[in-house]
Amino acid sequence: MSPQCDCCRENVNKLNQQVSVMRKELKNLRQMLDSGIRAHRKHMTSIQSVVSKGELCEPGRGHTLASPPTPASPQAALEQGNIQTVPIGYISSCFSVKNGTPRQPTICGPSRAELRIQQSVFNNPAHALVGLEHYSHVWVIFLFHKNGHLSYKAKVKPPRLNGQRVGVYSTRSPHRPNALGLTLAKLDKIIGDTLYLSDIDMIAGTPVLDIKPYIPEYDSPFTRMDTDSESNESNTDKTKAATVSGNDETNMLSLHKDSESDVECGPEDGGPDVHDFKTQSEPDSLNKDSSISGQLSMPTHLHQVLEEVKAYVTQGDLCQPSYESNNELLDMPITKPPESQVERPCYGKEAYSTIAEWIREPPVSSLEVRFTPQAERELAEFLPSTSGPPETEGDRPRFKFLHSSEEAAAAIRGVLSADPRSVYRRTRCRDRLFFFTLDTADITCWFGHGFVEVLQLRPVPQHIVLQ
Ligand SMILES: C[S@@+](CC[C@H](N)C(=O)[O-])C[C@H]1O[C@@H](n2cnc3c(N)ncnc32)[C@H](O)[C@@H]1O
Repeated sequence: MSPQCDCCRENVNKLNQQVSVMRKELKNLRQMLDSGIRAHRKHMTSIQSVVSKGELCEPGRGHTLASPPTPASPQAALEQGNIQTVPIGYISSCFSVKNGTPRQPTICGPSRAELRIQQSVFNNPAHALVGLEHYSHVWVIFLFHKNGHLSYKAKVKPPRLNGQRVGVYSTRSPHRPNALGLTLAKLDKIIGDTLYLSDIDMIAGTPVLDIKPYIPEYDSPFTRMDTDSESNESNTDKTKAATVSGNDETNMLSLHKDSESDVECGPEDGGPDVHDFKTQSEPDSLNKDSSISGQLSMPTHLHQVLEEVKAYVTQGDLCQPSYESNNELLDMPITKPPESQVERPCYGKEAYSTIAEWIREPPVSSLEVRFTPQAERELAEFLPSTSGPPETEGDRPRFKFLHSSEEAAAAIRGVLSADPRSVYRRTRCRDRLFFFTLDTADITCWFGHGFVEVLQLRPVPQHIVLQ
């Protein structure tokens, strides 16, 4: 119904005009809002890609691995290899900073740590550890969270190669695209939701993403029975450099002995998978199931290997000697060599592993470690760790993780003999003093030619708390 008088009509017209102006404004506002939302989405996508490519998240906030923008559903993300990880716990360890932390766990035996599984991951974290007490060692998968702004290169200079470059994937360098570390740690005990570890190379506060039991039958080629004969043949080819001798039981055992001695010299970057038999034979407080320990499976395995060797030797099915070894025995005309003289038959089903030569024989030699009498006295002052406070007894300092001053001395020797200095510092700097912290001790030492001397051990000031 339209208004009758002119004055009302005019008012209605004015109102209609105002309504149409307001409609236009509303439309503009909507457009602005839409473009704002689009810009915000774009911004978020670019942040996600920066996070996944570079900066690491704060501990506890999760970490995005791999770079494509996160797809909508977790399922799709997983299928694209793009997952949101949440640490299952954080390492408490006797190493507070990177400087002076062993480069591999095996070079510093008694280095100790604790890992408490977070309640935020499981309602009852202790349940997740049930059964793990049967294992002597665990793989720890963690983030190098102190890499700073994540930068990586295709080639790196491992400290033990003294400046030579190799591909990042042929090393255990922390500086790699996905900043993931892998350490084989000794599992000393489990109490409730906490794992007590030793032989570690992680600093305090390291976010742990996963742990898995170490199972030599799966993880070590020395105990594994591969069935894929092609891969075994190529393994055998690669083994030319590894001068492993013999196919009888005695020689197989000496193969393991070699691996043990590698542990003694502390391989830096190829370590974890070569020291299983030594550690398994150590007495341990754990209630271990011998049927799964690998120790008892050894004779069975050897027996099978022996049977195979016998079968092949009987068939005369050996490799051409010239491809296999320089060994004189193998340069004999290939008839049927006496069983006891067979060097390295190219039969299937036995697995080998080879490592780069520089791991065993690096261009940098290990250093002799000395303590001044003063440093020895100061070390002896430290009391062993206890399960609770106090950290001092009278005036005497106390270790938080280490069980004795002998253990501390062994750890110091392990760290220093491998020369923890960077190649740059080692070769270019005149300063020969070096400081590092182990557990609750601040350690001062200096490097000479072929040796390093510990000068001083002082308690870490009380206000600096170890995690
Ligand atoms: C060479 S890496 C080897 C780590 C592991 N065993 C591996 O092979 O992946 C060990 C070094 O990483 C450094 N490191 C340890 N924990 C770290 C962390 N949370 N963030 C960054 N660097 C760390 C220490 O300097 C230590 O000497």
